[in-house]
Amino acid sequence: MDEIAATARILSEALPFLQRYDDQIIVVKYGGHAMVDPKLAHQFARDMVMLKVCGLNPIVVHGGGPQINKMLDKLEVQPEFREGLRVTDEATMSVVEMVLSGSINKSIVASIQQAGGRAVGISGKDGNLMIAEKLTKKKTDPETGKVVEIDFGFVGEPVKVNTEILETIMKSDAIPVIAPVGVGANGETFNVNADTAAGAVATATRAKRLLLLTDVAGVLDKDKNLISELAVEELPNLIANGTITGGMIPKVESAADVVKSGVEGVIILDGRVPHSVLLELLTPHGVGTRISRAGA
Ligand SMILES: Nc1ncnc2c1ncn2[C@@H]1O[C@H](COP(=O)(O)OP(=O)(O)O)[C@@H](O)[C@H]1O
Ligand SMILES: CC(=O)N[C@@H](CCC(=O)OP(=O)(O)O)C(=O)O
Repeated sequence: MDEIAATARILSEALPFLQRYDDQIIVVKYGGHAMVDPKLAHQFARDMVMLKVCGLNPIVVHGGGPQINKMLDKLEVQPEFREGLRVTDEATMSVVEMVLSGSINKSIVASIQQAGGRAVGISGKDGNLMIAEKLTKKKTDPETGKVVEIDFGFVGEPVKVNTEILETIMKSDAIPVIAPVGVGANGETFNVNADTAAGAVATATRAKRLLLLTDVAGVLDKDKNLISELAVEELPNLIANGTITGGMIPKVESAADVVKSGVEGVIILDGRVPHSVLLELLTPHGVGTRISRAGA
């Protein structure tokens, strides 16, 4: 009896959260590491369907870094990363596009539909969704003190997101599932980091929340303890002193841009926790790092 009462209470307590998010857009970045476990992948798909049925508008932007690496390994190509981003030559770009827009995108679409929902898979090239330009990033060489430009090859940064295609998909009661491949002004194909792509989509759609699912508890400090609240202003220092490295760099940089654009809630959360999205959105139990502005 106690158990039944507890279940009823949990369901009832979701009401204010459901009211807060009614008809709002929630962008969920589904990381390549978080999608490796088939059971978690199934639960994730169910959670997306549940949000849609409850009147929220989830948009999924997925990654696939580990899956791209696996394919490159089969082709005996050594992956190269700088600042958490894949250096992408022409041959790597075709593998990236094949893996992201092909197998991964369609398998997420299939699992959402298996869970009883409707999903439409697109890449940033479809409907001119994500217009990108070649990424330019400068870095100070610690030895010489000189500022050097890093060449990432065909890595793009989103410069414009055309939301019409997303609106059409959402209006037809389907969940958009986006592969982070961008298109250049002259039709070139660009590899866009999935965190960056999710951030650009969240900003352009004026999302209520951006949830970045990953394979760690959230942003960890030097002693590997979870930082549950992190101000944008603290990020440059945490990157400079080596606390935040690798794939966490594009994640926090994207989170910071999105927070500055006015999206209220940007959370890096643990995709290994079953139903972490539901816990974050529909209960008072957050499971990750909230990125905010100092004093906000
Ligand atoms: N301060 C930090 N806190 C948490 N993770 C960190 C930190 N610095 C670097 N990382 C690394 O970032 C990884 C998450 O980024 P990434 O591998 O790109 O995951 P995803 O596929 O989910 O995008 C973690 O697994 C961890 O190895
Ligand atoms: C430029 C760049 O780094 N692109 C990423 C795109 C996929 C991605 O971001 O996947 P995760 O979210 O699983 O890391 C890549 O090629 O791996």
